[in-house]
Amino acid sequence: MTDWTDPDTFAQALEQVETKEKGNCFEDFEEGDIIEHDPGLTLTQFGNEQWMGQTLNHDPAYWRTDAAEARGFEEPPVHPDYLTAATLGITVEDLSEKGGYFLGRTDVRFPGTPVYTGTELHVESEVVNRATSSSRPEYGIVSWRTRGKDAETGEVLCSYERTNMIPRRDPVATDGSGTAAAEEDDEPELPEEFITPEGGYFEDFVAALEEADDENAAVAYRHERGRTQDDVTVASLPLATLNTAKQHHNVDVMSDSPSGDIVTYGDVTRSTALGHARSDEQTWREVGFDDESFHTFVAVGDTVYAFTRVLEAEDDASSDEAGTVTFEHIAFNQDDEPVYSGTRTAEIRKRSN
Ligand SMILES: CC(C)(COP(=O)(O)OP(=O)(O)OC[C@H]1O[C@@H](n2cnc3c(N)ncnc32)[C@H](O)[C@@H]1OP(=O)(O)O)[C@@H](O)C(=O)NCCC(=O)NCCSC(=O)C[C@H](O)C(=O)O
Repeated sequence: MTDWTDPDTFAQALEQVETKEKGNCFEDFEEGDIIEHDPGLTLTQFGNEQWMGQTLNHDPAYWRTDAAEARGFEEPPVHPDYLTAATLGITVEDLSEKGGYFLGRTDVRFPGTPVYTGTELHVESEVVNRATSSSRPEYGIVSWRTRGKDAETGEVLCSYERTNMIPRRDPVATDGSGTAAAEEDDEPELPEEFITPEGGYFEDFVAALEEADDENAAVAYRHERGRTQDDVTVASLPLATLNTAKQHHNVDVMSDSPSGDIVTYGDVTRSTALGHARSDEQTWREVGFDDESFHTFVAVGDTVYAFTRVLEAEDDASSDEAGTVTFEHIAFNQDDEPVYSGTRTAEIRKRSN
């Protein structure tokens, strides 16, 4: 009788059988398709705290009841970064498990927040755009509008539009115009002076912007903290959001990819950088995120740092205790290479209250 576990026999069998594939290719997506994602996730206190702890999001309002109540929450809520990452994680099996790159995301909003632990998440996506990549014939570029809903009430808790490169089944001929355009580099134009706000309250950002307005200056500074990526941040955190992208947990497959190794989930990279930035401000509420881009890979051993530019401040918020500030945050690695950038609008506490 044939011993199927004999290494030579098994190698032959493996060569001849079909692989039951996971995920979808570019050709499988049509504009207007609605995809109901089967996986679901209960937003637990453990999941929330594991995410926040590992990404250095240590704002007490998300950890302690008295601090939560002082900020108008009933109890420590689910952190918006964990909610965003969990909403995306659930979609990966259908949208991006095949591989490819998470390029960016915009219009990240939280219409149903605050969200409390114990909420069950049900997620759906709509294909809003599919395009040929002019630089990479083996990929297409797909954008989806995704909505993470309270499974019980149907209320939308988190919504955004995300764009990925998705492998094609059949590569196409391209004109390479994307590559040519990328080579046209503008001369960098930096201001003469960089101003750092004195503190982390709304008034500090207003004062710094006013000072910058009088001069050829920008309100821009770096944050001291860094977080070196390890097995927990690279493999465990995405799996805890049901993110099945092989980029984060299959070293065997990834050894043969451009990064040569598993890479950090984009949401871990950005949340870590945002955690560094938030540790230097008095956050009241997160409002939204736009124009997020992932510029290069982050892998085990890389360290994620953060840089902030303050764009505007407006004395208008959901509470008299805060004003609204728009930031550009740039995450960068130990070689000072930008790995993520995006704008963030957040309500920031006023000092006078
Ligand atoms: C992906 C890269 C390797 C590409 O780099 P580069 O070769 O320099 O090309 P371009 O920057 O010109 O971009 C290539 C094409 O993609 C389009 N693009 C780029 N960004 C966006 C965006 N935000 N929205 C829409 N389209 C975008 C460009 O226009 C180009 O188009 P074309 O010319 O027609 O081809 C490099 O950027 C890279 O390595 N990025 C890092 C990717 C990454 O690490 N992402 C996070 C980790 S992976 C992940 O989290 C997966 C996740 O779990 C999931 O499942 O989504």
